[in-house]
Amino acid sequence: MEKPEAAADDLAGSPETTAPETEVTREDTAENTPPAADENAGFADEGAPPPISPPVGMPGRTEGGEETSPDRAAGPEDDTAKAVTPPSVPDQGETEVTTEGDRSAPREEPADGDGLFASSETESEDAERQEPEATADRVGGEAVAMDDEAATEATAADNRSASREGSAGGNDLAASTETEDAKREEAEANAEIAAEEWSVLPPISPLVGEMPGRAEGGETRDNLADTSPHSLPKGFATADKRPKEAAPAPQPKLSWYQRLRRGLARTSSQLTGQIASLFTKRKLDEATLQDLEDLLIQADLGVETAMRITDTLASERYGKDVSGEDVSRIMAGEITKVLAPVAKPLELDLSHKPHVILVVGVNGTGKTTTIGKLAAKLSGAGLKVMLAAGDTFRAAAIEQLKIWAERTKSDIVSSKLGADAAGLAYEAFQLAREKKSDVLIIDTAGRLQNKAELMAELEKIVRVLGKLDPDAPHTVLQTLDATTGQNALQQVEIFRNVAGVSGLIMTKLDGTARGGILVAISAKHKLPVYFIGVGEGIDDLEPFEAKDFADVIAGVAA
Ligand SMILES: Nc1nc2c(ncn2[C@@H]2O[C@H](COP(=O)(O)OP(=O)(O)OP(=O)(O)O)[C@@H](O)[C@H]2O)c(=O)[nH]1
Repeated sequence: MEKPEAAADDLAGSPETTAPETEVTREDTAENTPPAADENAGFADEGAPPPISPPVGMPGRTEGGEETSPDRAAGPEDDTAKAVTPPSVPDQGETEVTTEGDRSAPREEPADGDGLFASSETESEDAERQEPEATADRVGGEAVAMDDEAATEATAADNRSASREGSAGGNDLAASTETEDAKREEAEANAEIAAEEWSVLPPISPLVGEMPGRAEGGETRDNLADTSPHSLPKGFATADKRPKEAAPAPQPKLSWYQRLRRGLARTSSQLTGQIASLFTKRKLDEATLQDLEDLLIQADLGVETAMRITDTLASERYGKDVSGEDVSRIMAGEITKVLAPVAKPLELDLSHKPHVILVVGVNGTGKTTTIGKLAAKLSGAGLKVMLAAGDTFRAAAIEQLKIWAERTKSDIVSSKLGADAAGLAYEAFQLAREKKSDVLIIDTAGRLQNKAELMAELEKIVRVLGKLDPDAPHTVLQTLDATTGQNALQQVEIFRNVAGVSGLIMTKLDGTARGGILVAISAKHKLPVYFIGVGEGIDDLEPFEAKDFADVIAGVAA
């Protein structure tokens, strides 16, 4: 394992450093013609350090492997074994750049990604279309298997009966007739079972939206029959009066606030439910205040905010009747006060070309997904975005980022599994400059904050980027998984110290009752919270709004 101190420049002089063959794959525009090997060498000639070799065997990874992620625990080698290498992934230790075409070219021009998506859609559609056949085969197969079994049994019975009966003459005929009857009965029973199984198979669900050619309401067996041309003889008419299944009404697109409410429903209902039961016709006294404080601390809001809320409540209502609504209102106000100073937009200094965003965090906290969502926003606003697949330890992570790049029409830089992440980040930065990208977003492998070696590697990525621009990375974003609760506080502490985290994005606020942790983190670390994630979809990332968030978790109606 390389020493963390061995930055790109250090490696340049290292005799062990083997420059990986760098292959650049781009779209077929004149400007994007893949540079020859010589051109890549030209990078080095222009003062850039040579490409960084992958760390030998990456033993540190496996030794210091993550505890929480089975993927990471399996190590890169296992991943390689599992991963299906797509055609775009280079065979050797190369860095691969896939661009979605130069901005001078019309952005609507179908990029590779479109083709890929079209082909994957077709595949899934085919797969789905094959489903009923496959099922029918299965059912048929079972029926056949059962028939065979029945036949075998009957034959065995015949044999047994023959050997038992010996030359029992007339009995032979009776026995054979009985066996025939048994066979027939069993075959009939099996056919019935098969028919029943077929009749209870669920209807094939249509794929929504992305499946052109598929009827919106789905193809049931009934309406399939309706659509097939009937060629009745003259004098006949079709008289199918069965009511046609109405196509489901298209789901109205929820506003951000509605999605926020839906996402935070668990946090909110747990908190407000407990508060309501605590304040049923009760005068505010010391004991009630203590109960409330405990309740708020258990809801992950943090001691500081819990005390702010109870103090304000006491000053307004001590000795008086208090309702759950009173508490919610005060709670929303106090939480807003804590969150308002950290609810900031993510500032991009586009004079940098590119503004470099490094995304860090513990495994599975949503780094890659969040990068995809951010790229969608930036690219959608007309910015030229490049993504760098710096999570070089998981084939799936590289593939995941490639898919996001295709979806968001962003350029992507990736390299061989197990390659040095700092080297990749460095090269990506150079390429983003060359291509005049507005924003470069670098993904990193997830790591637990208590794994010193992995954290040192992160430090190295930051240091290496700083060699190209002392201000880079210009933003270090940490993703936090809301479901982890209190551990997130420590995660911020350590990542902040090691990688200079400049702002946070909290993910997975949907489906957890622990959304209150964002309040505790904001109170303690006072780091900007740029966005929050409330779902896996491309649109499920929104700017963090203090009041909206506070109102929703406190259960105050908008
Ligand atoms: N429900 C929900 N799921 C999310 C959200 N953000 C990410 N996820 C899911 O969380 C899982 C992990 O997300 P990734 O983006 O792969 O996380 P990562 O941090 O890149 O993971 P590593 O590469 O293993 O460190 C995926 O299944 C995502 O779809 C969110 O806001 N809500």
